[in-house]
Formats: sequence, structure tokens, C-alpha cells
Amino acid sequence: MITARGLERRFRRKGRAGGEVHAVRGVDLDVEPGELVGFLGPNGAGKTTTLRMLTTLLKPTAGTATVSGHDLLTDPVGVRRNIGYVAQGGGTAPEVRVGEELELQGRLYRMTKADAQTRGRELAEQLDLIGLDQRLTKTLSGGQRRRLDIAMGLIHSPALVFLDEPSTGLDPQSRANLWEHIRRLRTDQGVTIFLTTHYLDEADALADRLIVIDDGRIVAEGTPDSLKARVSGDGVAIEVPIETSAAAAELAGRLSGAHDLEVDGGTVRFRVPRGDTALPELLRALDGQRIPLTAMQVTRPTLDDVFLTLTGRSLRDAEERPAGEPEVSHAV
Ligand SMILES: Nc1ncnc2c1ncn2[C@@H]1O[C@H](COP(=O)(O)OP(=O)(O)OP(=O)(O)O)[C@@H](O)[C@H]1O
Repeated sequence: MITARGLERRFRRKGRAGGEVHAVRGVDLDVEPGELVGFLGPNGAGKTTTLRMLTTLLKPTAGTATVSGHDLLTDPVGVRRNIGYVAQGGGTAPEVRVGEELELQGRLYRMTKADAQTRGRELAEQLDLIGLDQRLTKTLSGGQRRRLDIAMGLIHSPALVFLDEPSTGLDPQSRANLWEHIRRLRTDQGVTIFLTTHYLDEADALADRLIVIDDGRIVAEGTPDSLKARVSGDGVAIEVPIETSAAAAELAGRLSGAHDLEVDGGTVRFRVPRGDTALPELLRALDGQRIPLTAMQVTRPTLDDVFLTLTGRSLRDAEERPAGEPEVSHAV
């Protein structure tokens, strides 16, 4: 469904500072029909820029791609006709009724009025928008509007749809509901889905396969479970009185396979191959030295741990880094 090789995009910086931003630095991608692929990375990693290139909205400065059987560079119209794209902010006009918006979208794809209406009703049913066709889009809830955005992206029945940060801004219940709809598009309708997200839970819950991007480069690829398996062992955190934390850390360090030991006040953190079997041994050792334990926690590896292992930074910290690059609009 998607094959991309060496996709790159540079932007020229506006203003006196000059220079350029290398937003995407040679991305290779392969997506098979029927896959639900998550493109995960922190803010500014290059997700939207990659998506905009794959959907013909932005010209790559280097590289090639075939999307839905059409060459991105020589047949962008063929690509556009055969894909759906749901942008981050959506694209609904506020003063238009839901039914009209769907029909208009179908007409933009040269569908007849009757076909657009029939397809609009079908999508309303699939995406739980029944009974809303006379409502102005501005009166919809966040979740309903997002589902309408997706319906608009699917009006021409593309086999491949791109969703850019689909659940941003939704409350937890609406997010869970939207995820269910996205899953069903794949399982019931066979739509291939390529979605970007910077939410670890979304990537974990939805994607068959994840492609992790950081600073314009792909840094890992695999199922959520296979990526998590790259992180060696469980995380253990114990709380002890602050004056005993050095002694507790020494005991933890003696556990078989213990690594990445850290002390932060009265908290001692480390990794071991199996947290459940290491803890009883540690408890006995702490007891032997009369060090009281006030709390303990064992955590299975998360996608954030994967990101940390791969890049040396936490995905959350990476998101919080200041947006370094000013907005510019010229291609280099
Ligand atoms: N038109 C542009 N002009 C200059 N720089 C840009 C432009 N568009 C994107 N960039 C820069 O390219 C980098 C990648 O941006 P991009 O929007 O692709 O990231 P992202 O991973 O989608 O982030 P987010 O999750 O915030 O949408 C960032 O440093 C961004 O500032």
C-alpha cells in the first residue's frame, strides 16, 4: 500500500537567522494492505511532514514513494483519488449541516448526488453519526466532529486512509470510542490505516505495527510487544527512609541481573530480568539490615522505555523540549 524510499524534506528558515530545517531525513516505509500502522514520535519529530508528503500536500526535497499503487511524484492525482486524509484539525466548515458536508465532499470526488448521499448514510451508520445529518457541524461534540472528519476522508471509499493525530483534544471516553471505530474500519471494512500519534497509549492500543520517528529519522519499527521486548527487564521502584537509600541501593545492586540503578531521595529504581522473583530476595536482604520498606512498584516495560532505550530521552521529555524551529514556508 505504501512504499517510500529516502523521503526527505528540508525547509528554508525565514528571517535574518537563515539556514534550514531538515524536518525529514531519509525515511523508508513499507505498509501492507490491511495493516493498521502507527507512526509514533514526539512533537516536531517529522510525523506530519512525512504524512503531508505521502498525501501529495507537500513535495519531498528527495526520495521516492508509491502510495496506493501510484507514484507520488509522477502521478499525484492518482494518489489523491485513492487515499483518504484526515488532517489534525479536521476540515469541516462550522455553518454547514452534517449531511450536506458529506454530500459536498462526495461531489468533490465527482460522485453523483445520489451516490454521495448513499455513501454518506452508510458512513453515518458505520461511524455512529446517525440522526445528526441536519445538525450544523459547529454544534457537534469533539468526538462526533472527529468521526465526521473521518467519514469525510472515507467518502470516496479509499482502501488507504491517513489519520493525523486522530484523538488529540478528546476526553478519555471519546478517545476510547474513536479507537473502537478506527479498529472497526480495519477489521470490518478492510481499510489500511496509517496514523500518526504522540500518545503511547494510543499507539499501544491501536497499532499492529509501530514505526518510531525521532528528529526526522526512523529509529525503530515492530509490533508494540516486540518493541517493548527490546527493553531489558522490569522496572522496580522501592521507597525507603532517605538515610537508608544508599544501603538499599547497594542491596538492590547485588540482585542477579540488576542494572540501571538510580537513587532519588528515598526512592531506589533499577531494572531486573524478572521483577516478581527479584522482590522477595530484596525484601529478605532489606529485612536483614533492618531497612523498612514504605512502598514498592514493579512495572512492565512501556513504549516510553523503548523510546528512552533507543534515543536516551523519554518520549515525554522529548515532547516538552522547546519548539526549536520558527515556522517558515519556503521549500529549499
Ligand atoms: N512549513 C515549515 N517551515 C519550517 N519548519 C517546519 C515547517 N513544517 C514543519 N517544520 C519543522 O519540521 C519539524 C517537523 O515538524 P512536523 O510538524 O512534521 O512534526 P510532528 O512530528 O508532526 O510534530 P507534531 O506532533 O507537533 O505535529 C519541526 O522542527 C517543525 O518545526
